[in-house]
Amino acid sequence: MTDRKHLADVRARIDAVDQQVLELVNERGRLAQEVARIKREHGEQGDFYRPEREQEVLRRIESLNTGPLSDEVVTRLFREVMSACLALQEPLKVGFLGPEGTFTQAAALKQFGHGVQLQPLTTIDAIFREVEAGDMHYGVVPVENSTEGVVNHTLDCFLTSPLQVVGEVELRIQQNLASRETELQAIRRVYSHQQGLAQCRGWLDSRLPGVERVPVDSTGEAARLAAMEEGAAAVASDAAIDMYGLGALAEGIEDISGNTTRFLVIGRQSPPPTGDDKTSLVVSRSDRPGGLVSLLEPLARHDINMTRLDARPSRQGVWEYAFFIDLLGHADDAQVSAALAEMREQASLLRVLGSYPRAAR
Ligand SMILES: C=C(O[C@@H]1C=C(C(=O)O)C=C[C@H]1O)C(=O)O
Repeated sequence: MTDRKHLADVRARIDAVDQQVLELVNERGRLAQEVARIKREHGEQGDFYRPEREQEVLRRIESLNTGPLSDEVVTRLFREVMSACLALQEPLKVGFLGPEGTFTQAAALKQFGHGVQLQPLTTIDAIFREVEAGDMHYGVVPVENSTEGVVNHTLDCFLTSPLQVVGEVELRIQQNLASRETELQAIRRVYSHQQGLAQCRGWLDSRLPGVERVPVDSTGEAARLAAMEEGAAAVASDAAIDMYGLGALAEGIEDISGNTTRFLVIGRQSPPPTGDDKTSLVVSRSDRPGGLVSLLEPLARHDINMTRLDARPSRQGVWEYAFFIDLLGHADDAQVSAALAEMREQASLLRVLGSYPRAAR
C-alpha cells in the first residue's frame, strides 16, 4: 500500500470513529436529560449540578484510562462532556472574581467547563452577595496560595455569610510579565494583584529594580491597565495576555516553581460524601491557656488529618481569634462527626463551612 493510500485509509477510520463518538455523546446527552426528568418528577429542590457525582464520573474515567491520552487530558475532555450534558438539563450561572482573564476564571472553567454561563464580578463580597441572593447558582473565589498564604478577604466573608463550600479547585499558577512594550528597559510601572506581586517579588527585585509596583484588584485588571499605558507591564496569566492583546516579556516569573492556588466553589448546599472529601470549618473560643490545643485534641484522637489551620481576628472582641480549619473527611463520616461534636463542646463558636469532594486533577 502506498503511503498516500494508507493515510487516506486511516483518515477514513478516524471519520468512522468520530461518527461513533458523536452518536455516543448525544446518547449521553439524552441520558442526562432523562436524569433531569427523574429529578423534576421527584420534585428536587435547587439546581441539578451534583459535584459529588461529577467527581465519581471523573475518578472512574481516570481509573479506566489506558492511554495514550494522559489522565489529565481525559479528565479535561470528560469535564467538558459533563458540562455540556448539565447545560442540556439546566444552564447554570457561576460568578467569579473578574475581570476576564483572572486565574479565578481559569479555576471556574476547570470546575464547571464551558457549558455554564460565567459572570465576572468585581469583588469577593459581590460574589458572596449574588450567590446568597440567588442571582448566581455558584461562585468561585481564591482562598490560598502555596507561596503567599491565605486570601484573608475570602475567610472574612465566611464569618458573616450563610453560604457553604461545595467544592475546591487547585490550579498551577504561571505568572508572566505582560506588556505592549517589547523591551524590559521600557518598563516604568508594574501592575498586579498584591498576591501576583508577592509571588514574583524576587524576580521583580532582580530584573526590574526600582520600578514602581502598583497593586490592583486582580491580575486581569492589571493586564487591562497595562494594555492602555505606555511603559506599563502586568504580572498576569497567559489568558490575560491573550485577552488584552499583550505580549509576554518574560514567562514563568514566579519565585517558587510549583506555585499553586486553591479556590473554593461556594453555593447554598454542600454535597453528600464521596469517600474522598474535605471539610472546612471555622471555630473559636474565648482565650484561656492551652485553648487551641484542647480544641484540636479531638481531631488527633479520632485520627483525623488536618490540612490547614489559619487564624483570623474574629471581629467579636480584641485579640479574639477565629480558626479556619480544613480536614480530610466529610462531616457525615462517623469519625469526623464524633470529633466535631467534641470540639463543639469546647468552642464558643463552631460552624461547618462545608464538606466537598477533594480537588480533581
Ligand atoms: C446527569 C446528572 O446531572 C449532572 C450531570 C452529570 C453528568 O453529565 O454526568 C453529573 C452530575 C450532574 O452535575 C446526574 O446527576 O447524574
